[in-house]
Amino acid sequence: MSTHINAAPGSIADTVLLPGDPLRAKYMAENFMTDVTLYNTVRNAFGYTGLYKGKRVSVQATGMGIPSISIYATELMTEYGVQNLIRTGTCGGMADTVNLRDIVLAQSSTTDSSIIANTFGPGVYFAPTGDFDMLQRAYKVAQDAGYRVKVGNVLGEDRFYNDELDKGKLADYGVLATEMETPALYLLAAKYHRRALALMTVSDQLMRDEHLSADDRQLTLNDMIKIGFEVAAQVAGE
Ligand SMILES: O=P(O)(O)O[C@H]1O[C@H](CO)[C@@H](O)[C@H]1O
Ligand SMILES: O=c1cc[nH]c(=O)[nH]1
Repeated sequence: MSTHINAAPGSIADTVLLPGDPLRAKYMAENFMTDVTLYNTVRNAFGYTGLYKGKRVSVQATGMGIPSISIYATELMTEYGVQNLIRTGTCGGMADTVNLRDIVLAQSSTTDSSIIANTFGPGVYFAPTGDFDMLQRAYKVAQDAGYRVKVGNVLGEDRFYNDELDKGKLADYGVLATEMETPALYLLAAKYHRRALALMTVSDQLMRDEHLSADDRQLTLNDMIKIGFEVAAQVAGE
């Protein structure tokens, strides 16, 4: 048991999918896995372990933002021995080429969070980077399934409502989309020598003020969730 996860030792798989929303965790467990057990209810940050195509996989809700995912990612790695962490999130498209319902694979993450400076000190700008092996597996699954997928840099920002950042300039520099957790996930995976990848469905196009409806968000997340489970099943137990 850790501070925020009340799971018995051994009840979390070595590969964990990480949605921000606890109800997405429930949805993923109930619709994609068999033989499911609920291992965590602390703060309603639901965590489940089950089977996907015969492979043991877990799903853990992380909440929103860098502080929240940092808690869950750290406890999963340090207290439960988790090796592979795959975020299954939503994001807001920034680049012109990114459209609603596209799937974005975060190769790297730019951030306005102090988490990098707090780790390495002034003058060092660590570049949080996704695991290449899981990235190329995810890309192949998406291509084979015919999903619209984009790979590149995402902004992991500290505020959802943020009119302080020049998002146009970031988009001009190739930043595809914005979300709120990936820099911490990649930084902490690097710290503990584990593998991490963030996959996200574009639920908003910020530059065009386009937004998916609540129903659309649920339905279109399925493709991204499927990629997450397929990669998880490939790397589980490796
Ligand atoms: O859909 P999730 O995984 O929560 O991700 C995105 O949605 C939340 C904001 O609405 C932030 O957590 C952001 O990163
Ligand atoms: O962080 C997020 C997530 C979805 N959409 C956004 O605009 N931002």
